[in-house]
Amino acid sequence: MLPSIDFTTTQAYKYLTDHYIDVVAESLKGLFDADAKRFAKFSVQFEDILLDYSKNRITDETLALLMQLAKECKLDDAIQAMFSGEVINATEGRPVLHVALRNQSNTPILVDGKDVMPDVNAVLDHMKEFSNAIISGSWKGYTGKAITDVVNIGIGGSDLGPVMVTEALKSYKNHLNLHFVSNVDGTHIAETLKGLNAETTLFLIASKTFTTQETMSNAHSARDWFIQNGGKDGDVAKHFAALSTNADGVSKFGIDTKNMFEFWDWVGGRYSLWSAIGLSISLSVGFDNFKELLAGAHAMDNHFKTTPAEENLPVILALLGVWYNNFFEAETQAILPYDQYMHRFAAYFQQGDMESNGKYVDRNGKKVDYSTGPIIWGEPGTNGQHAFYQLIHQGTKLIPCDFIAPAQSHNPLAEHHKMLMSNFFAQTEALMNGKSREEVVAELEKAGKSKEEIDTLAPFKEFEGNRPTNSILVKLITPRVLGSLLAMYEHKIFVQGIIWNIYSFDQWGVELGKQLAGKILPELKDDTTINSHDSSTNGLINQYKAWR
Ligand SMILES: O=P(O)(O)OC[C@H]1O[C@](O)(CO)[C@@H](O)[C@@H]1O
Repeated sequence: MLPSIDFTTTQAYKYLTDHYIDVVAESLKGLFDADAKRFAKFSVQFEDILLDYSKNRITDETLALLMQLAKECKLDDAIQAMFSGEVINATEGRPVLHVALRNQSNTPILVDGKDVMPDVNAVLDHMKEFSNAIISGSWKGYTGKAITDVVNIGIGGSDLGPVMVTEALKSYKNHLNLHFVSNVDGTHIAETLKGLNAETTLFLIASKTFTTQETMSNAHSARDWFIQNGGKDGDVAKHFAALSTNADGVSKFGIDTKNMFEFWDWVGGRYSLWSAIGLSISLSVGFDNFKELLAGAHAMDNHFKTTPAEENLPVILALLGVWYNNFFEAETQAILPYDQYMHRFAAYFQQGDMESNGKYVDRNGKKVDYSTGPIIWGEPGTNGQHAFYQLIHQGTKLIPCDFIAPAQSHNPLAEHHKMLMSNFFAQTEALMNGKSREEVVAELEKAGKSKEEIDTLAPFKEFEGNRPTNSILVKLITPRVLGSLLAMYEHKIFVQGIIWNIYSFDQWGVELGKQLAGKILPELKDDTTINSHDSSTNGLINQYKAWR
């Protein structure tokens, strides 16, 4: 059982409410001027990851009060409850054990009294054997040719994680061509299949439930294409594998359960890249690199479980997020990786964070009267700079930003990486310091502008600064570092869910739309005029029918 505490009733929350008034009056620039040790004080290193959170609108007291808040919300008990396999996903009646999937130290983790580690390790062995066979070419397609192309068919957690990781680790990639099909829009699969050869293509049907409409439609279309392109029903086993918890569904679809890579209901979809859902990752970069990814996550799990809150990366990030979300009333959180390979990182955590903490009902079933999960968004730097940074610098909204960058590049071309990094450093400095009226005036004077021109232009060129950022500097994006980064954000989300007293591991909010689509689909079968909905929905459906 998770503790259930309304964090707005804690002592720490009351103190923070008063303390906020003082902090809001401070400037980050002033806080840095007043304390030469601010960076040393507000930064922490874990292996090859340095988190600098000194450019946040906090003081020693803020941090102490946020730590007190975590304590009053019984965060330690909650962490213990998750790692020990308690049923903390109460609305679905399940434990939450993605940490078991990367438990490289193999300590027993019990679900209903049974150690899950032997099953976890058996699936990892199966993934290793299968990956090696496909990569080496010893696994042959129906005409005796080796596999050249792998198509992962899945959506949400059965797509976003594998896409993001295979992109982030592209420099570790082997000769296999990876493709990902998620959207039920036929364009996605049609465009993907163009140019593929059925003799050398392997489909991975990735679905925890094996019932998801998008995935099942795409899987059926893939099988039809396979048969139309020369494959026979008996050849399906050589070209289709399933990654799922639903053995019945898999065999009904016609996939041999020997080619099924199992996982379990205690793995949430958006936390499943560590499970069999990660098979496309293992195929793309090899099993050893996949294992390194797991090892990095496991190292972060241990850090999270055993490190005092003051030094604990996920806890620090989470509490800073609460500070902005609930006291500064920030609505969003930007994730800005200065690494082209990580271009799907923010998209991945859109699901990770927003599906987890986008909830307005607390763990007592009551509607909350405070703000919960933020809107997560972001794009890689420097592209974002030329798109939306204007609003971050001079807009009316406070947008806390995580800047992430590797010190070393996998592609050290000429001066590219230095240029990229100069932007990474410059942005957080600019957001913090801003540019005062005096600086603007001096600059315009130097450029020979008249007094009148200066008076007109100066307000537009001023930056008030004081905009908070975290800098996450890593040595190099390796599988291990990436694994640790991902686990760091996962645990951040967990901590915030505990503070906000919500259930972070269910996703009932996605059901209603699915249900209604299921009701509407039969109404689209013929041209009968529809009048069973509101006038807008009826009008749209009927116009669609007129135009199709
Ligand atoms: O793996 P499945 O069962 O196909 O589900 C896909 C996705 O659908 C969701 O249930 C939401 O619609 C996600 O949580 C999940 O990642």
